[in-house]
Amino acid sequence: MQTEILTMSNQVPEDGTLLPLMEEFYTIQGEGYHTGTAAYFIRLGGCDVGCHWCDVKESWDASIHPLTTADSIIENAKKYPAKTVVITGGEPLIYNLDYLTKGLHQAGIKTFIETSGAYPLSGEWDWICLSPKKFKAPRKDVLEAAGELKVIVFNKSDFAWGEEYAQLVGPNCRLYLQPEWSKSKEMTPFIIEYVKENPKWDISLQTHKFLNIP
Ligand SMILES: C[S@@+](CC[C@H](N)C(=O)[O-])C[C@H]1O[C@@H](n2cnc3c(N)ncnc32)[C@H](O)[C@@H]1O
Ligand SMILES: Nc1nc2[nH]cc(C(=O)O)c2c(=O)[nH]1
Ligand code: SF4
Ligand SMILES: [Mg+2]
Repeated sequence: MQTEILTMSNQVPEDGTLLPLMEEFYTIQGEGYHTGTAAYFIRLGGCDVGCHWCDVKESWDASIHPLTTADSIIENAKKYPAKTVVITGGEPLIYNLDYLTKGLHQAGIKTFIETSGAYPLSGEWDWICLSPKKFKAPRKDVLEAAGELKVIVFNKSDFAWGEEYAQLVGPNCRLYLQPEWSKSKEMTPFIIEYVKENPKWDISLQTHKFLNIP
């Protein structure tokens, strides 16, 4: 089959019409500004940022995820009542997302992205969630376009590290501190105190993990 041949040779065309799709699921946004809101999630495979605590390492190898037409992703997204998609990964900005996001907009669907910002910004976005990483720094174009900055707190030095990025985003960008899941018990009390002392920051929890939903 065409899809299998393309996957094995790992030929992702640059026009964004075919993308390595790991999974798609309809759920509730668990994190950040849109927490609690229904959305259709599109998870693209492929990431070389290498966060040691990444909660979706199965996404890293793009070649194991079938190349899928952007048209079929759009058709699937249209089936759900919430007219919002969250494109995540893996690192979705590895790919040219112009074709996919234009098509979603033509279908009346809002486009949100979860990104590390380590690759050039492509696509038309209604909301950009930037979660910067030490392992591969975010780019200026993504920092300037971000609607929310979501800093993952793995240890106490991440507060000062996050403040550096808070200086680099736009003036209206919302600021979130989210505990790294495995360190959550230890770090959440520090986040609570930090937010009380520095109320320009909000806390973000991975609420889908408490709700046992995808
Ligand atoms: C799996 S990543 C995919 C999108 C993109 N590569 C990124 O890192 O933003 C989705 C979100 O989950 C966050 N995340 C990943 N692993 C996590 C963990 N163990 N604890 C808390 N947040 C995590 C990331 O920082 C990001 O905001
Ligand atoms: N419910 C839910 N909310 C999320 N927000 C960001 C997620 C992601 O993995 O990008 C995610 C996810 O995997 N599930
Ligand atoms: S950038 Fe995102 S997908 Fe890639 S390793 Fe880090 S958390 Fe995981
Ligand atoms: Mg997740």
